[in-house]
Amino acid sequence: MTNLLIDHVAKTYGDKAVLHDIHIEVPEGQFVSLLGPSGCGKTTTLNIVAGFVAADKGKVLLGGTDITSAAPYSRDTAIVFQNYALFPHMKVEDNVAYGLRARKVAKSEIAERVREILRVMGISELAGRYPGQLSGGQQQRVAVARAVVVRPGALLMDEPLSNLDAKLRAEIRIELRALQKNLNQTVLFVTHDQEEALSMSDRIVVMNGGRVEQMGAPDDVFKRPETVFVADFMGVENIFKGSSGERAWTSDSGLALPLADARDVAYVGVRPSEIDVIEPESAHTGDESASFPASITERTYLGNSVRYQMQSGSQRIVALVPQTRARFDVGAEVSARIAAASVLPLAASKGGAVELVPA
Ligand SMILES: Nc1ncnc2c1ncn2[C@@H]1O[C@H](COP(=O)(O)OP(=O)(O)OP(=O)(O)O)[C@@H](O)[C@H]1O
Repeated sequence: MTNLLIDHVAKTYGDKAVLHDIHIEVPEGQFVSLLGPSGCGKTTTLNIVAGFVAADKGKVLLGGTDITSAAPYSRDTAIVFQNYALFPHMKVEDNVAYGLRARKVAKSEIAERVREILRVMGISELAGRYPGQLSGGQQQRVAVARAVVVRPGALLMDEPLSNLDAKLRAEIRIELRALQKNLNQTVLFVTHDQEEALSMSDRIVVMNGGRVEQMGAPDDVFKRPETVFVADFMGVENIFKGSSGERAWTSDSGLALPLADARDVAYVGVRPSEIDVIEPESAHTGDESASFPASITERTYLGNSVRYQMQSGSQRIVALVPQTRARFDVGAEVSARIAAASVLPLAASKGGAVELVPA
């Protein structure tokens, strides 16, 4: 059964269309992320599900019930915001109990459920404190506890981890995902962070300019981006524009690339980590791979790896090489080798403009 259905929703502010025909299904017990850059319409979509914003077109169904026009408080949803939004004058235990009291749950059951969720979130000792006496990470755990304790049909989360430092963010990511699986909680999660979406989600919905660009399992979206926008957003830094010739795909800048699966596409992408930087004399071009003479214009040390920026004729190429194999310096004449299997055929994007690597 589909738990949450965003059914062909559209929204316009003034004369600006911010959502065009958004259609997303969140199956029961799944963690689905809306991923995209600032302004692509993630929060507006979430707010339409929560009932804070009215859709111009389309419907929202939760557990089969049409909630499109229901008041926010009467929807079976709970929301966690980036800024925690706890009630400052209430102790942690009262913050967490709030939704249960509003839903008229019996007093003894409230006490039991609050105690249990505080234990699960590892914050039992904070029950008697006020939000102002807590760290950011502790406040966000309380906000999650407050939302989850009511066992909402859909838990909505809008960039809940963005205010936390990197280490804590990584920690809470793992906790949140474990909790969600444990409770079989349906989640719609908003983020602009691809790593966050990849590490937590069952499915990712990549949005661009108010449209769904691609939807799929994390591995799918990462390994098989379908459009220039998704590829670019997923770290495929080398995007070439060109056309299919008789034997190979050729970029407008003159690079002839073998395509594993011959297709007539306008763009191809290659992840920097898939490009080998080798001595020119070991270069070899065949059906399996192609090598291009290039000179190194920039070398950036990144710890485990080195990022090389190279120029091959008029084409800029970026490669990421494990630190132990990065033996070239700026100015070196090298060969950039690209395997056919790592060349991703890409369609043009559906939504907003995309900046391409200059040819
Ligand atoms: N109340 C409003 N009035 C007018 N325009 C709005 C309103 N709310 C959002 N917008 C516009 O709608 C577009 C989508 O905004 P939205 O907040 O949904 O994007 P987002 O992907 O969540 O980005 P961010 O991560 O920056 O919040 C933006 O261009 C924004 O300026």
